[in-house]
Amino acid sequence: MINQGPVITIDGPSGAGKGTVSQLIAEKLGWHMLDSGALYRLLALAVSHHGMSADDVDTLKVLAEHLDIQFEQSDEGKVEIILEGEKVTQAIRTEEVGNNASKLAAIPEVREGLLLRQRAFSQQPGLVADGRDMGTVVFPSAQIKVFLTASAEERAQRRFQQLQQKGETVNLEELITTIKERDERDANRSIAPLVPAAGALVIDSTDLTIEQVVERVFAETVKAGLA
Ligand SMILES: Nc1ncnc2c1ncn2[C@@H]1O[C@H](COP(=O)(O)OP(=O)(O)OP(=O)(O)O)[C@@H](O)[C@H]1O
Ligand SMILES: Nc1ccn([C@@H]2O[C@H](COP(=O)(O)O)[C@@H](O)[C@H]2O)c(=O)n1
Repeated sequence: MINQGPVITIDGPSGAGKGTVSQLIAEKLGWHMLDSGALYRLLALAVSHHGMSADDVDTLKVLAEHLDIQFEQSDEGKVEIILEGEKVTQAIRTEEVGNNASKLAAIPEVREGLLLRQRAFSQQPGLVADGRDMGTVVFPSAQIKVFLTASAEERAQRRFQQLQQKGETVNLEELITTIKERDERDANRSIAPLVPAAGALVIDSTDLTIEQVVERVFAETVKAGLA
């Protein structure tokens, strides 16, 4: 069997800092990274581009399995995301696409369709995977599992600042409401609900800086002999 290398999973609710921390840990270790939420967002965007119905679950599964997605390294060292030939790096980051992704993510056929694509990211020298079910479903044998969380108010505040910096007009109260709705949907769906994996290191980042969270996760990789 091919040795695909070690995996660190970082799961948690929206805005907890999973993507930021995963990227920093992957850079420190020189490992690959999987932003699994981006796959759900890309599917949501494709569904809307094609005017598809979310009720047609068999077609959704086929689309999830075969969706034309590329992650390209730009000259500035950033990752550009290409969907069916179109650059959508920014377009998939809106709250609307996130909410649509969360609705599609509750459909079992969609999750089945994306499962093997996510596992294919596991390659040498290692993978840092972030999402909701990385440690519970996609990489149950991961060497290190982290569940990163923060209060809904703190996560909404972080998202508020992030969107403001991009020049978007946002309302903090609305953000708190949508974040709570998304948490509720992600945690209570019947398939792959958002829960800490057994044995996961739970980190509440409400009062921690990004650097403090990275330090804690990195300490685990040292303890596990991976760094
Ligand atoms: N500990 C922290 N303290 C302050 N700001 C943070 C912290 N962690 C992350 N952030 C900021 O919060 C915002 C959201 O972080 P990030 O996108 O990494 O979250 P996420 O969990 O990946 O969200 P999503 O699941 O919606 O993609 C970013 O602007 C990031 O810089
Ligand atoms: N492993 C995952 C990753 C994401 N989702 C769903 O997609 C939505 C968008 O994800 P972001 O991390 O980019 O915000 C999210 O709300 C989840 O519903 C998932 O189910 N499983």
